Amino acid sequence: MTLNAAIDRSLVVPNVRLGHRHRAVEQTTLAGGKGVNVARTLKTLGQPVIATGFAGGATGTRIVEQLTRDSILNDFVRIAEESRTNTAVFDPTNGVQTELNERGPAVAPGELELFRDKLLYLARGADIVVLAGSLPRDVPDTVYADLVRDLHKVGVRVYADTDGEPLRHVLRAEVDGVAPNQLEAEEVIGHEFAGDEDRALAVGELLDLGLREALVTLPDGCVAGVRSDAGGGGLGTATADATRILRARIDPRETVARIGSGDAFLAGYIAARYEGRPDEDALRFAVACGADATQRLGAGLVDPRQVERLQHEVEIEALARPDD
Ligand SMILES: O=P(O)(O)OC[C@@]1(O)O[C@H](CO)[C@@H](O)[C@@H]1O
Repeated sequence: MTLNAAIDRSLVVPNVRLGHRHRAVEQTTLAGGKGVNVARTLKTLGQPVIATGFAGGATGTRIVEQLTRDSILNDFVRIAEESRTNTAVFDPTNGVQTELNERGPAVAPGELELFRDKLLYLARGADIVVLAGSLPRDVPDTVYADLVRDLHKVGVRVYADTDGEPLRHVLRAEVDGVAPNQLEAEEVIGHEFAGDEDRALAVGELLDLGLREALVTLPDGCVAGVRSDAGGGGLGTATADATRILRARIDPRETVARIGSGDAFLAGYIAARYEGRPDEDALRFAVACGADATQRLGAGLVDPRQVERLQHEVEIEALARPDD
């Protein structure tokens, strides 16, 4: 689910200098926004998925048409204002990535209500819902939290990938899982993490709020806090309450672009959980998806054969939960 869907333009521009004119040497244009990217990866991995959210104006039509062209099932609410276009610039000379994201359209209360009805209808045929990305204008910061409560009533598992206030609210609504990057996690926890010990402490704190899975993504993998009933035995089966904290690591590689690698990571994790794979396997698969996504220009693009190969390169280590 992507409330603030976008057309993503990705440009490769060598030697970027602020205040200068540049020529792109390569470019791609894809339907985007974090939930759209998650859907693209899931589709590529052969998992059943429907992308939903808001689409407005000519840009919204383009988002829907691109998804349909790529055979990604979609069901968006059409809105009056125009969907956004985001631009990411990659400088291959130093690996620096710069993102310029528009705020997005204003959404009227009636449009939000229509969306809520649609989501709850679609959720009746789903096991897992992913709420991802920033919010468009005029949508309250509590929207993800409200939707989590609604979705729990229909019995689906909900993951959220967002930041700032919407993340704070969704944590209080006992969302099942979150996957912030380190910066987003530091912001919500309230201090910087110096290393894995701090990250372990942070995912422990997130689990204490009632989450089943807290995944802090890192350039070389992730630190994951997982309750013992989070996966493995199928969705929502066991009730035991033990938690594990795991560090998954892959050797860093040269990247083409990092945009959307966190979305590919989350899609890989969800695909593995949907198949009932245990903690370590799910994390290996997720990190492999995230790493493979950095080898391509365009968010959410993975090659399943490469993912298969890369997952054997992921090392997993159990971390102790530090005393708080
Ligand atoms: O502005 P948001 O919603 O936080 O992020 C949107 C975005 O930058 O994230 C994706 C990559 O993760 C891109 O497809 C998209 O343009």
